[in-house]
Amino acid sequence: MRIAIASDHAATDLKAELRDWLIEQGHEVADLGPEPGESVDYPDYGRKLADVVADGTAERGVALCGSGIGISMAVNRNPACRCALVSEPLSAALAREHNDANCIAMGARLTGGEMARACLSAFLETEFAGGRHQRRVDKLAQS
Ligand SMILES: O=C(CO)[C@H](O)[C@H](O)[C@H](O)COP(=O)(O)O
Repeated sequence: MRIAIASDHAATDLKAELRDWLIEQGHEVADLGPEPGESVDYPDYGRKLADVVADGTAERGVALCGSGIGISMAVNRNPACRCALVSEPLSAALAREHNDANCIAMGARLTGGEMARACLSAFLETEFAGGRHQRRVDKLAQS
């Protein structure tokens, strides 16, 4: 799968860990930055991530910041993105099954690497259920 990943300065270590792990799993990964060391603003990187998901360059987006809150808000400013902030795998699976989420957000200061990988696995492996959920997702696009 084509996956883009972006963070702010609070999550560059987790970003590198998840990027390398995704590549090991056979995914094509675009790391949109930032490099470690610079203090950056999550809206800038959330926008970059949203842009490549919205134009189809990436099929899925992974958004990381200290809490995951700010960057998830930034990604969700783009109407083509449905970004779910999660901290455990059931929510990650439900975000796909019920919400057809195309982006996942996590907080590097709150969620460790092992849990983040479990969330990401659930997010990537779960299919959208469609049916009644499709109607609701369609309404999100209209609001
Ligand atoms: O956006 C956030 C909170 O909603 C993220 O956690 C940021 O990473 C955090 O605000 C960055 O804080 P810092 O004190 O500038 O490192």
